[in-house]
Amino acid sequence: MAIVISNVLGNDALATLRDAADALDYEDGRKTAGRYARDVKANLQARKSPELEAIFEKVRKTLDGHELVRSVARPRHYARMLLSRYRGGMTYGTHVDDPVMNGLRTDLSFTLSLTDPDSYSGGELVLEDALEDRAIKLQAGDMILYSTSALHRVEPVTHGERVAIVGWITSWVRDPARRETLHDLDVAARLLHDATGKTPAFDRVFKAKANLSRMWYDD
Ligand SMILES: O=C(O)CCC(=O)C(=O)O
Ligand SMILES: [Fe+2]
Repeated sequence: MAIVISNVLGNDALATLRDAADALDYEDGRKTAGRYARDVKANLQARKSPELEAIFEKVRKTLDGHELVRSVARPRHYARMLLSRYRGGMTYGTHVDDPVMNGLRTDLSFTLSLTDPDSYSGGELVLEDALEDRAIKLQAGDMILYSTSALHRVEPVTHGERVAIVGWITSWVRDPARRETLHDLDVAARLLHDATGKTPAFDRVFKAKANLSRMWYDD
C-alpha cells in the first residue's frame, strides 16, 4: 500500500528545515547506494554533520507524533534517513532499496518533500509495478509512504531543484497485509467511537485490534 499524507510539516517547520538544509554541505549520492543502484543514482545528498542529525531528529519526532503515520507504518526504528537534492538533470533510475540498512530490516520507504512542485520540472517519484507506473509529485510538506519492496525511480529534474528527506522504516509489523489490517481496525474503531461512543461493539473491535497487535508485533 502506498499513501500520500498531506501537511506532515506545517509552513513554519518547512521553512526552518528548508533553511537548515540550504546551510549544509552536499556530496555525491552514490556514497550510500547499494551495489547496483549506484550505477543509476545521480544526485546530491547532505554530508553527515550534527546539523543534519538535528534535522533528522526533528523529522523522527514529527513522524512519531503523527497519528496516521503511526497507524500506517507502526515505526519501530528509522533505519536510515537522507537529505537529497536533485538539480540540472539529476535523477535516480529504476532500483530497489536495500532490504537491510545499518543492521535493520527496511519495510517502508518514505519521501518528505521540502520543495514546492511548481518550483521544479520533472523529479516525479515513479512507483513501478506489473500493471502500471504511478508518478507522484508531492506538495512541499507532504510525504509518501510506500513499500520498500517496490521498484521505483526519480525522473530527471530538468529545471529548478527538488529537495527531499527520504527514509526507511523498520515496522513493528513486517507483513504488509497485517499492517493494513491493523490500520483498518484503527480507522474502524475511531469511526465507531465517533458515531456511537464507547459501546460494547467498540470494546470488541478495540479488543480484537489489541490482541492482533500482540500476535503480530515482532518480538
Ligand atoms: O527522492 C525520492 O523520492 C526517492 C529517492 C530514492 O529512491 C532513494 O533515495 O532510494
Ligand atoms: Fe530508492
